[in-house]
Amino acid sequence: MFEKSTWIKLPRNVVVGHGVLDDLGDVVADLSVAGRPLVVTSPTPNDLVGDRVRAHLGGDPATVTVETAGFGAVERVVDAAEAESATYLVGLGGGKPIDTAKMAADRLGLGFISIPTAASHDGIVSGRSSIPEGDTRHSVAADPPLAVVADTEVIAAAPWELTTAGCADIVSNYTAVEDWKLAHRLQDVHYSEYAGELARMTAELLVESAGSIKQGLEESAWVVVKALVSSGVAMSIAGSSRPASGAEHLFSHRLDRIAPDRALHGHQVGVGSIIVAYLHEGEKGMWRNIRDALDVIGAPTTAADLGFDDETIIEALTTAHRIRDRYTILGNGISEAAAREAAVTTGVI
Ligand SMILES: NC(=O)c1ccc[n+]([C@@H]2O[C@H](COP(=O)([O-])OP(=O)(O)OC[C@H]3O[C@@H](n4cnc5c(N)ncnc54)[C@H](O)[C@@H]3O)[C@@H](O)[C@H]2O)c1
Ligand SMILES: O=P(O)(O)OC[C@@H](O)CO
Ligand SMILES: [Zn+2]
Repeated sequence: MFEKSTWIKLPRNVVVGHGVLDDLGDVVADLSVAGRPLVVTSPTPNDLVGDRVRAHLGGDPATVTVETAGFGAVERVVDAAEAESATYLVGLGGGKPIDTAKMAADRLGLGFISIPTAASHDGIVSGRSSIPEGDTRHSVAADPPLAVVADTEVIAAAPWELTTAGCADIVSNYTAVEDWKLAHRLQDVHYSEYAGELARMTAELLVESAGSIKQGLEESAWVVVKALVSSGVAMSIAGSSRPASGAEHLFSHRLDRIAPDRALHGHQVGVGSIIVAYLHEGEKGMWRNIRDALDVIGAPTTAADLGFDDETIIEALTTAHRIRDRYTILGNGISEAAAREAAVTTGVI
């Protein structure tokens, strides 16, 4: 008898476009979330649109500002939500406040609305929170947002590097899916063809349109947000971040431990993806296409672009496998010589 079952949790409303922040009241009404919201944000997004968001939400929302992601920040939000008798949460900003709000909402059993102010990462839609703790990083299952409100006017006005980071986070799906397939073949890890193909196709479409993704064009913000949504949906179908997170993410998480906040998440995974594609397929593989697409978009392709010295890149590559129990091309660790050869050949160092 067939007894498999799965829950694919997705947002109810994804509202993308010019000025849609002003539709927030309608979105809240459509969701039937009543009562008092708590806004979870970080300083810059709060300065930019915090008042506008609070005005549209109504109900005199309280605000918590988080500067670093982590279980401590989640606890602070949980405490504030209880103290303020909040009935739903709103994550406003980049990946850190959105991840924190998502996980706190899950802990509290409350709904959550995602309002990205930058197209910098694919967690805006996903049902995962990526939370660092000590030397490891947890990819925690959480309910996805009830709604996503992505105002392309706000997102297009954000620093261009945030958009290029989002592009690189999507491009990295290439190597994430290769790692997932490898883990399926070698470790019998469950692989979802739908989630894998959706993630890979999203990366492919972005690489194909790399030349038309340009600073100052709101259309570009639109293209990138749609791709981030698609990538987040792939994670929801998979029930894990596997379609969008492989060895290139382990490498980035390791860099975060070595030098927190030196470079953007998306930029680090993009450079990681160049090296990981080389490790998978060698000289003739996809790594040049990945590097060229990142280059055309204006995302970093070298250690120097990221602000890291060569030895830090080697250290991150040789220790990245310890970040979490996720089988990738890095296996139980690659040698320093192999790491150096891949980083040098791809021009990363
Ligand atoms: N849950 C997931 O599936 C998932 C996916 C990808 C990334 N992430 C996580 O998200 C985080 C990375 O996201 P991030 O790079 O957005 O980090 P972030 O939240 O720190 O934002 C980066 C910077 O952009 C600024 N910013 C945001 N919007 C702006 C705007 N409109 N104008 C000017 N500045 C603006 C922020 O103030 C911050 O300084 C990491 O912690 C990563 O692990 C999670
Ligand atoms: O599970 P992690 O590795 O944090 O990945 C989530 C996200 O960054 C994928 O783009
Ligand atoms: Zn990512």
